[in-house]
Amino acid sequence: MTAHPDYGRAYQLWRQASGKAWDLYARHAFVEGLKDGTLPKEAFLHYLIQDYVFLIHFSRAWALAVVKSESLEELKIASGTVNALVNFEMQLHVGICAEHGISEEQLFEAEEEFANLAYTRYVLDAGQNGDLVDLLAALMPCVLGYGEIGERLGREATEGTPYQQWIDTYAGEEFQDVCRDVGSMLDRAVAARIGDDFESSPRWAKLCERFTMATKLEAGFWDMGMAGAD
Ligand SMILES: Cc1ncc(C[n+]2csc(CCO)c2C)c(N)n1
Repeated sequence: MTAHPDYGRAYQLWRQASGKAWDLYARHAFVEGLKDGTLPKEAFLHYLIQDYVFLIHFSRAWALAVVKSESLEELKIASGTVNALVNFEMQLHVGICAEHGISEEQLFEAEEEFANLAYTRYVLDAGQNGDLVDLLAALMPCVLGYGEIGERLGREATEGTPYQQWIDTYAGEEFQDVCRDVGSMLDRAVAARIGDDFESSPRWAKLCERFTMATKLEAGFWDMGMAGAD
């Protein structure tokens, strides 16, 4: 078992608290199929189309993080992420889908599946009903989880896997830097709202639950992708 990247203390604790759910997400059959190239192409395209819709709602959730920001660091990271999502990350999807004859209009109009809808609305609800830390607990399995998955696949992927471009996006230094920045912003956001001894606060268990639920919803998203190949 290799070590996972260090994205800070809160992430480390949430990841541990999510128990078995974490590996069911980060080592899902879909991920292993990206790694060794055995993932059926139909499953990948099905995932990418749904993921485009996911990113639309996910950028709305990061826009909510702008609203809930209380420091300049929080504001910069949240607004920068909205921009990165809308103007860059979604282009990965548009580019790969275009190679397979799927246009951006088709992506924008794709019908959202339940597993997809459940996940993003869960995240938005966490933010609407809570503060930035509640929202970040629901956002982190996505951001830092993909950082961890990308970092591992960058080291372990089979040469010639057709999913190298996807892997490089998340394994690359640029995204790994984002993960470290987001992880340290998260630690400061938690300390500012709950205090340095946050683990012993009554809020902490609730935050762990949120993180675990979002982790399970991520695994459900891979399941949905796999089902696209049936
Ligand atoms: C289901 C699903 N989960 C996570 C990501 C990855 N991701 C989405 S937003 C974001 C942070 C801003 O770049 C990252 C890493 C995805 N694409 N699809």
